[in-house]
Amino acid sequence: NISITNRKIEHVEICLYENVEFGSTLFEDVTLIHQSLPGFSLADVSTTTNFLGKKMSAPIIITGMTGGLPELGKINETIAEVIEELGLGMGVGSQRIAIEKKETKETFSIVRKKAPNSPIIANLGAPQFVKGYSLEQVEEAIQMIEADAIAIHFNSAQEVFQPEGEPNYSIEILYKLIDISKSLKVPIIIKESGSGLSMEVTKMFYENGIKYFDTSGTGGTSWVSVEMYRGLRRNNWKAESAKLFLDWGIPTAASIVEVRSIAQDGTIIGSGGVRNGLEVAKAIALGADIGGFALPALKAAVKGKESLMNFLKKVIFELKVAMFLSGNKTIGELKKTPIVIRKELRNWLDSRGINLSYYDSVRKRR
Ligand SMILES: CC(C)CCOP(=O)(O)OP(=O)(O)O
Ligand SMILES: [Mg+2]
Repeated sequence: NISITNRKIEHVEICLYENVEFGSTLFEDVTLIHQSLPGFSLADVSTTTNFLGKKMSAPIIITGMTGGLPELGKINETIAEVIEELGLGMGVGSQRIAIEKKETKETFSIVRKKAPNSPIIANLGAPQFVKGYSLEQVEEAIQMIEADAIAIHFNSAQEVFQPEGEPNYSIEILYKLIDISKSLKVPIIIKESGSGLSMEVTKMFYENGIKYFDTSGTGGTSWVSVEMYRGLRRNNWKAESAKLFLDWGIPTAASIVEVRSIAQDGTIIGSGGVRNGLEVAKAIALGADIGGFALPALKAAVKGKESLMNFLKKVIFELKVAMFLSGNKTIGELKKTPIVIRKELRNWLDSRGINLSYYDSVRKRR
């Protein structure tokens, strides 16, 4: 059988060295409006924002990716040092390995040591909640990194094609998470893994008091493709069928609108194929509160602290340029700024019965 340790290493190795990006975010169908006379200077643009009760210099986080072995802990450490210095936030990868193998805890706890002041998000998978996980494991994961929230990742498409996967997503998961959320001091974030969150799933949680979402939509890393590569290495018969599902899911831009149309007072991390500061601006104008990066941050982090620092400084600059050119001095203004929604994204929203003028009022009420 395949060890969890093996899987952790293979995931990072495949994300770094194979082509794992499929589908489109549909951000190309979202346009901010150029305003020739913004009324202020580029230097006046402020990107500060509050998230999980902490102040951030910009609405940007590195979303949860890895942990569980020394070299993976080193990636978490590098990310933590950089986001602490820049005043951003981060999540850690699934902490299931540390629940099962206590000796791996320090590859996660290093994050709070290196980032004492930053918003940090813990991470466990939904499948474990039909396999005995409960409040106890959630609290263990939170305490491990003194987390400000815990992301519960939903990765059904990935588990289907994962050679050792657990595609068991019974409704019991919903009831358990609602129950657990009532005992926690920090919020649960419902997080997808490359297939996007829908209106239907958002509603299940939002109407039961869980109001934090991380879209992780289609257009970035396809975890079906990651598990396809793992399956091909093992001549696993499922790998062939994975090719049909490489771009399965809800494009990130569509998922941001779907989630916001339901979670009107919720907090939304727009992630899934976000690659630059312009897309962070589009995600926030569209309905998100925070832009989330994973793959490009992983690729930079393995090159060292300097590389990740430079990547994030570039992203913040691009966000400021998009805000300046569209006449938005603050993130609050950016959330209400006029946008044009075109082509495929417009068709998607029409097909889903989301009325654009109604949505515009929802979007601007934030
Ligand atoms: C959440 C996903 C994108 C990456 C981790 O998948 P995984 O099934 O290896 O996670 P677990 O160790 O929690 O099972
Ligand atoms: Mg899993």
